[in-house]
Amino acid sequence: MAKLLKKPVKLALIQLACTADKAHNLSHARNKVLEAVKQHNAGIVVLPECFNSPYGTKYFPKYAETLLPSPPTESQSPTFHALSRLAKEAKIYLVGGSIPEYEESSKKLFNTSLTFGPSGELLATHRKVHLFDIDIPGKITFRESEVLSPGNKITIVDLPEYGRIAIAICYDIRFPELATIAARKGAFLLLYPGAFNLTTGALHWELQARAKAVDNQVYVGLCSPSRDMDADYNAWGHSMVVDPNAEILGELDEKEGTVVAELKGERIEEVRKGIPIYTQRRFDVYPDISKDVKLEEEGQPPVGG
Ligand SMILES: NC(=O)CC(=O)C(=O)O
Repeated sequence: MAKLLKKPVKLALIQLACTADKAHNLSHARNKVLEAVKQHNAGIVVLPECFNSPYGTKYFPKYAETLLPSPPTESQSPTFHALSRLAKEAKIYLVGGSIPEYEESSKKLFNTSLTFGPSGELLATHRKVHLFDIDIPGKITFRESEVLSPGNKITIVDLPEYGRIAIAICYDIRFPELATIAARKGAFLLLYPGAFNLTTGALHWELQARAKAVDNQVYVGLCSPSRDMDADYNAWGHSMVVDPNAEILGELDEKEGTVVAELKGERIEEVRKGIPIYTQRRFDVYPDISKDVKLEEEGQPPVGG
């Protein structure tokens, strides 16, 4: 039986109070991450979507940093360097939420997540693939596409000590294909820095987290900024960790805080053994999906199979 998660790991999601002061956000994030590592011995730590700026289309150009060519200089991206130093100092895998990115060559803006390893090395970059364009009359209208461009890849990262994780951003969670492909490629954990709001959060935040977990029988972590009712955009909060059986291992309310949960490979195996959808898939009935994500191409035998 293949081990998706090589050894237990503590996952910490930092539900940060994000302000309009970027320097403060960076030092505050550092304090909270170091606290989570010291108090809980967390090995993987996640920050929220747009953790270094307010969330809103009018803020993205102002707060954007240049990440390419990589590595950027300190003045091009203070956040890149702050996250890299922090991952190294704490000796952790750090999923740096997301930040507004400006790409000079294309003159485009992206909503981008950077992941660093314990030596401070950049492991992955994910640009939000599905932009948050919604219009619910009388409730909320938001159009990221007014200023942002979408990314164009699924982001799967190998953490040598633990195994494979996948990273996507907020609205990406509504597109199950990303999660399914990542899980079929052997991810044990799907991470979504995200900022749902008071309308969609109440309806869909927990539902999405638990749906992604139960459909794919993997751990799921959703990490939000804390709620600020004085901000233009009121984040839902409720950062949570869900286990492969869709059970909530830990959840915050709307205030700043940290949720920590221990992830264990045996739990994935137990759940997949009990309800073996992993070996019961009917790719003969849905060939369009199977052709892109055959496990054999990845050298990953199905767990429990
Ligand atoms: N903010 C987002 O990207 C997504 C969101 O709030 C939602 O899907 O709801």
